Amino acid sequence: MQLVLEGLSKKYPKNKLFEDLNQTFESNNAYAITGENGSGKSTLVKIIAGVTAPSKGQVKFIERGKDVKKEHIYKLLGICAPYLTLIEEFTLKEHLEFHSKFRSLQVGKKLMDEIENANLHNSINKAVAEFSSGMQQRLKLILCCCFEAKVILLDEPTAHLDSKGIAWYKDLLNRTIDEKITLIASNDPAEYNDFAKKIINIGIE
Ligand SMILES: Nc1ncnc2c1ncn2[C@@H]1O[C@H](COP(=O)(O)OP(=O)(O)OP(=O)(O)O)[C@@H](O)[C@H]1O
Repeated sequence: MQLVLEGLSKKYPKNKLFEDLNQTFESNNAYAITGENGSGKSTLVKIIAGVTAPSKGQVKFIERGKDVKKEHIYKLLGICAPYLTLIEEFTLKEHLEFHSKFRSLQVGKKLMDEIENANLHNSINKAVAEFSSGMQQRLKLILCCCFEAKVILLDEPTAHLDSKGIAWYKDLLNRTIDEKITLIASNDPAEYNDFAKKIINIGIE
C-alpha cells in the first residue's frame, strides 16, 4: 500500500506551516517526520489521520492501485498521539474490550502478554483516570500497535516513558511495523533511529 501526500500545504491565519509537501510512503517502511517546534509535525499527522483539513493538496491512501475511500481510511490507521485521549472512566480491560469490538487483533499478538510486557498487568481493572501519564502512554501504544492497522502514526511516542518504557516501546515497535507504513513525528532520534529508513524534515528553511 502507499500513502501519498500531494502538494500538501497548511497555513493558519497568522502562521504558515509547511508548503507543497510531496511524499510517497511505502509499506514495510518507517519514516521520521522531524522539524523544529511549531513546524507542523503534529498538524501533518492530524491531516493524514483526517482530523484536520489541509489548506491545499491532498492525502491519498492507495491499496492495490486503487484509492481507498474516505469512509474506509480509519480502518487502516493505528494512532498514538498526545491529543488522542483515552476514556477516563474506562478501565484498561474495558478499553481492550471496546477496541476489540471494531478491530481485530494483529496476527501473532496476545493482548494479555502485551499487557504484561508493558507492566500493566496489575492495573487491568483500574480506571484510566487513576493511571500515571506513563501508564496511559503505554496503553495508548498497545491500542495503536496491537490491533490491525496498515498505517501506524506515532506522534512523540515515548512521551512520559521512563528508560524501561522506552526499551519496551522499541521492542513493541520491532514486533509491529513489518509490512506497515510507519510514521514517527518526533525530534528525538531515540524514538525513530532504530526504525526510520528516511527522515523527512518539514520545517520551512
Ligand atoms: N487550531 C489551530 N489554530 C491556529 N494555529 C494552530 C492550530 N493548531 C496548531 N497551530 C499552530 O501551528 C503550529 C504547528 O503546530 P504543531 O503542533 O503541528 O507543531 P509541531 O511541529 O508538532 O510542534 P512541537 O515540536 O512543538 O510538538 C504552531 O505554531 C501552532 O501554534
